[in-house]
Amino acid sequence: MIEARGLSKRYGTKLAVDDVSFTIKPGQVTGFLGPNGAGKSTSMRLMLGLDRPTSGTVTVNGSQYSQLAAPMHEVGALLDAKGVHPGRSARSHLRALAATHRIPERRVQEVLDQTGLGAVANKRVGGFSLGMGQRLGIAAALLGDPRVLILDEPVNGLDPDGVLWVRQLVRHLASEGRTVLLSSHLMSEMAQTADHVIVLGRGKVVADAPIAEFISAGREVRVTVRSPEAARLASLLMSGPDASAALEPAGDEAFTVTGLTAAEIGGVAAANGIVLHELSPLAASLEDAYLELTRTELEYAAA
Ligand SMILES: Nc1ncnc2c1ncn2[C@@H]1O[C@H](COP(=O)(O)OP(=O)(O)OP(=O)(O)O)[C@@H](O)[C@H]1O
Repeated sequence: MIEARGLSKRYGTKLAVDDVSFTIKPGQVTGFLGPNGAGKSTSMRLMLGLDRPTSGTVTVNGSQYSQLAAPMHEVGALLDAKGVHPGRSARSHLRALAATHRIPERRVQEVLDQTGLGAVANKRVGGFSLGMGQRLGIAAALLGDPRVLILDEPVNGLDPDGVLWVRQLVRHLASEGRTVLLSSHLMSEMAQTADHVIVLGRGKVVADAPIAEFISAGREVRVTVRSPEAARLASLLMSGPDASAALEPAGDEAFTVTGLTAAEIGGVAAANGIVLHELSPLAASLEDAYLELTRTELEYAAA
C-alpha cells in the first residue's frame, strides 16, 4: 500500500507536485499516467525518500521510506535503468546489492532466472542492450522480494517480447497480492496491464479510478451497422420510439449509431426482416479517454 496525503514538492518557483492525495492498493496494478512534466517521477522519488516533500506525507506500507527498517524488503523500484557500473557483471551488481541489504545470496540466482538474465549473468553490464538493462533494473527491484513495486517506464525501449514479459510479470506480482505502481506513456500497453489508473496533470490528480470506469466515464458506446438495406434500417431506427438515437454515415451501406445498443438495433433489424452484415459496438479506448481528459486539462490551463 502506498498512501499520499496532501503531498507537495516545489523546485524553486515550480510546483512539481501540488497537494496530491491518493491510495495505491495491494493486489492490483496501478497505472500512473500524465503528460511530460506532470509530476509522476517526482511523486515516485518522494515515495522512495529520494526527495523530501515540501509539505504533506507519503508512506509505503504505513511508514515513510526513511523509517523502513529493511527498505529493499518493503519496496523495490526501477527509476533509471542506467545507474549501474558498466564494468560490472549483472551477477556482481546484484550480489553487491544483496550483501549491503542482508539479502541471502541465493536470491541473486532466483531474480536472474526470473528476469531471463541467467545466460548473460556474468557478462559486463556495459555491453547490455537497452532491454537487458531494463531487465537488470527489474531484477534489482525484485531482489528483496518486496511487497511494493514502483516501476517508472519499465517498458521503455523494450521490443514486443520484452513488453509482453513485463506485462505478464507485473500481472503475476499483483496476483500475489503485491502493490504495483507503473508509469508509462504507452496507452495500449497500459490498457492491457493496469487495473486502476491515476492520472496527474500539472502536479494535480485529475483522475483516480478503475480503468474500465475511467475509459467509459461519460462516453457513449458507438455501434457500427452494415446492411445491404442500410437506408431502410436507418430510417426505421430514426423513427423508433427512442428519439435519442443519432446516426452518421460510415461508407458503403454502413453507418454508426449512438444512443442505441447493438441489441436494440439487432431487434429492429430482425423485426423488419433486414439482413445485417455487421453489428459491432466500438468500445472507447484508454487512449481516447486519456487524450480527452488531458485536452480539457490543457484548455483549462490555457484559459
Ligand atoms: N530536480 C528538479 N529541479 C527542478 N525542477 C524539477 C526537478 N525535477 C523535476 N522538476 C520539474 O518538475 C516537473 C515535474 O517533473 P516530473 O519529472 O516529475 O514529471 P513526469 O510526469 O515524470 O514527466 P515525464 O513523463 O516527462 O517523465 C517538471 O516541470 C520538471 O521540470
